[in-house]
Amino acid sequence: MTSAPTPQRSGLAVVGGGKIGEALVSGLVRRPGAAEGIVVVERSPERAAQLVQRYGVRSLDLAGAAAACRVLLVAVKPQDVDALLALLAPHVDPGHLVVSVAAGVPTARIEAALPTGTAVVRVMPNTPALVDEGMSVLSAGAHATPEHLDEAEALLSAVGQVRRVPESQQDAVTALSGSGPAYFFFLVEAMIDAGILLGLPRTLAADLIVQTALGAATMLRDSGEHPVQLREAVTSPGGTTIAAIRELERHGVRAALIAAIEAAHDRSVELGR
Ligand SMILES: NC(=O)C1=CN([C@@H]2O[C@H](COP(=O)(O)OP(=O)(O)OC[C@H]3O[C@@H](n4cnc5c(N)ncnc54)[C@H](OP(=O)(O)O)[C@@H]3O)[C@@H](O)[C@H]2O)C=CC1
Ligand SMILES: O=C(O)[C@@H]1CCC=N1
Repeated sequence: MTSAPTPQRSGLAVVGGGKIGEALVSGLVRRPGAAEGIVVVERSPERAAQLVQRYGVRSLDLAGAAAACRVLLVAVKPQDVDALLALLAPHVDPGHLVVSVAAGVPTARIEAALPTGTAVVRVMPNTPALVDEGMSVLSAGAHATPEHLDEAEALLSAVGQVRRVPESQQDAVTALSGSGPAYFFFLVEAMIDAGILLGLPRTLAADLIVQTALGAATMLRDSGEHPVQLREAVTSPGGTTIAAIRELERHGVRAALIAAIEAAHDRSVELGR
C-alpha cells in the first residue's frame, strides 16, 4: 500500500489572533499580495471578524487552516498551548511547518504533541513587528532542517530583524527582546510623568520623550559607539545629567533592571514546565 502524497501548500495560518498574532499579521500584510495567503484562527468569532476586516486576511477553523496553509504559527498563551496542540495534531502532516511563538514552551513539548517527525521552529518575536522593527529570534526543533529555518526566517524578516540561537538561550532572549519593548514603554511612561511633575503639558512631555527615545535608539543602532560612550557624551562635568545619574544609581535602577530581566527569564523557564 502506498501512503497518501503530502499536499503541496503555501500560506500562513496564525493560530491565536491576540496581541502578538495581530502585530505579526499587521506587518506581514504590508507585503503586496500577502493578505490573501494569510489565515487567522481565533476562538472568538468577534475577534476573528475584527482581524478579517482590519487586514483583509481570511478566517478559518483549525482544520480548514491546516488544509490550506503550509506554515502553522502558534500564537496562543503558553497556558493554552497543550489544549491547542491536541486539537491541531489530527490535522498536521509532513507537509507542515509548525512555528511557535509561545514563551518558554520547548520545541520538544510541541513535537511530543504532534505527529512524529513534525518540523517545529520556536521563535521569540516582539511587538515592534507592527512597525517593521521587530526582533525575532529562531531556534530549530529536532526535525527542523536548515530549509525550515530559512523559511521561518524569510517570513519573519518581513517585519524586522532575525537572529538564530540554540534553543537553550530562548528563555534569556524572551526576557530581553520578547518582553523588552515593555521595559522601554515603562521608562517612557515614568519620564513623561516627570515632565508633568515639572509642570509641562502632557502632550509636550510625550513629544519630547518619544523623540528623545527615537534619537537615542537610532544613535545606539547607527553610531557604532558603546552605550557608555554615548551616555558620557551627554554627561557634562558638574552638569544636569550627572545629577540625574546619581539619583538613578542611588535608587538601584541598574540592579532593578537586571533583577527584572532575570525574573522574566525565570518565568519563561517556569512557563515551559
Ligand atoms: N505579546 C507579546 O509581546 C508577545 C507574546 N508572545 C507569545 O505569544 C503568545 C500570545 O501572546 P499574546 O498575543 O500576548 O496573548 P493574547 O492572549 O493577546 O493572544 C492569544 C490569543 O489566542 C486565542 N486562543 C487561545 N486558544 C485558542 C485556540 N484554541 N484557537 C484559537 N485561538 C485561541 C486567545 O483567545 P482568548 O482571548 O479567548 O483566550 C487570544 O485571542 C504567548 O504564548 C506569548 O508568550 C511572544 C512574543 C511577544
Ligand atoms: O509577557 C509575556 O509572557 C510575553 C512573552 C514575551 C512578551 N510577552
